[in-house]
Amino acid sequence: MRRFALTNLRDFGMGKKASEDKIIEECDYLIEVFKTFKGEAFDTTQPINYAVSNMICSIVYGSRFEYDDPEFTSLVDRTNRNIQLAGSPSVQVTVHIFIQLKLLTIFAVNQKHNLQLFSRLKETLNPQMCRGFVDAFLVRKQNLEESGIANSYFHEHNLMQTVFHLFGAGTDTTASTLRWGLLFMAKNPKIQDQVQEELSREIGSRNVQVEDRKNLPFTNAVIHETQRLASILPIAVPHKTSQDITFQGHFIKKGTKVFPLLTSVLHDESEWERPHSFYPAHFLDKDGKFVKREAFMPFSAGHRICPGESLARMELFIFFTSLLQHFRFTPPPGVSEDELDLTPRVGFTLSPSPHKLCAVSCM
Ligand code: HEM
Repeated sequence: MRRFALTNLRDFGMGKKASEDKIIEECDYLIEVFKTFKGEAFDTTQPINYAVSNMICSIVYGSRFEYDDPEFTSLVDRTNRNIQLAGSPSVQVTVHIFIQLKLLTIFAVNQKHNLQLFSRLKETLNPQMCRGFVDAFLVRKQNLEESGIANSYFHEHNLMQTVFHLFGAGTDTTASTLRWGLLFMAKNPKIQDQVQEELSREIGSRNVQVEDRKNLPFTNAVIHETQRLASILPIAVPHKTSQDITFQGHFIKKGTKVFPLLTSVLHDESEWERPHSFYPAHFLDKDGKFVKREAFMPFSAGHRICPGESLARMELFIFFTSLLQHFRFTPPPGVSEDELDLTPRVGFTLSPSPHKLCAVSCM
């Protein structure tokens, strides 16, 4: 399923020009929403979740949705509620029965909704022209059935699970990182100045493209530093050792469950000059050129590294730069930069605590 998902993520544009264009188009919708607040403080969560979810919708279903489409907004809101609930301390520690029931209810409603979407796609399925991941899955399923292969992995349950995983893994992660980025900008106005100076010098008012990244070392460093400091997935997904192994002097038996602690690397005091501060210079050399760092691994590493990395990196770069081209982000009136709270909200991912920001138009 992972291999099939990876191939199709690539086929439906991930990391390619097509998805770049889709992200740029989605930015325009997001910017319009930000403008409607006319510089007044608002919570950025919903519009950012909708914009990022639409990228997964394009890949999975083959089309985006309008932000006022109740079918879409309820799907996104439920998915994000699920991610918050699933990682909440009460579920993790006490297996709180009320939250478990709530999770099951949300899951069932999302499942029903997806079944409706799948059946609409089935009715108009054209094997010669797959619109997205679901089409490709259905065509493969059909082909296997026609050639008499039973018991394959390509059945309805796996389709549903994979779609859930793509939404679950591909929405809240990227959206939370973007919100951290805007919060760090409001908290560090001098760094925001430097990003905006670089953007106006190198790009001006035209749309930012992925190939501009090489000319925007400071902005690129700010995005990397956002991912490093926010460390939104402090504990990556659990794995199991496939053989006996000795790691850093510790013997780990085959079949042991292992939780990689990504934060232990992203905040490692022996790797980073200022591990607990927002310090973009971690990714810059003395001449201001961007430098890669070995200990930067927010997407994990190895065979199970995040398959959405290139899409996520493209989204973070284009959404972040486009928003900063158009808006100056500041704390709400009466709140100082120091008072902006950086305590994360604990869920399956670490997202910023609920807060409001002003997006003051600067273009
Ligand atoms: C800033 C954004 C993102 C971050 C920080 C992130 C990080 C991660 C991490 C740490 C893992 C666990 C890797 C491991 O098991 O060792 C993971 C897995 C995964 N991610 Fe992402 N991810 C992001 C965005 C995305 C996007 C956009 C997609 C979808 C296209 C995606 C799809 C997945 C999937 C399907 C898995 C499970 C892979 C497997 O178990 O083999 N992620 N991600």
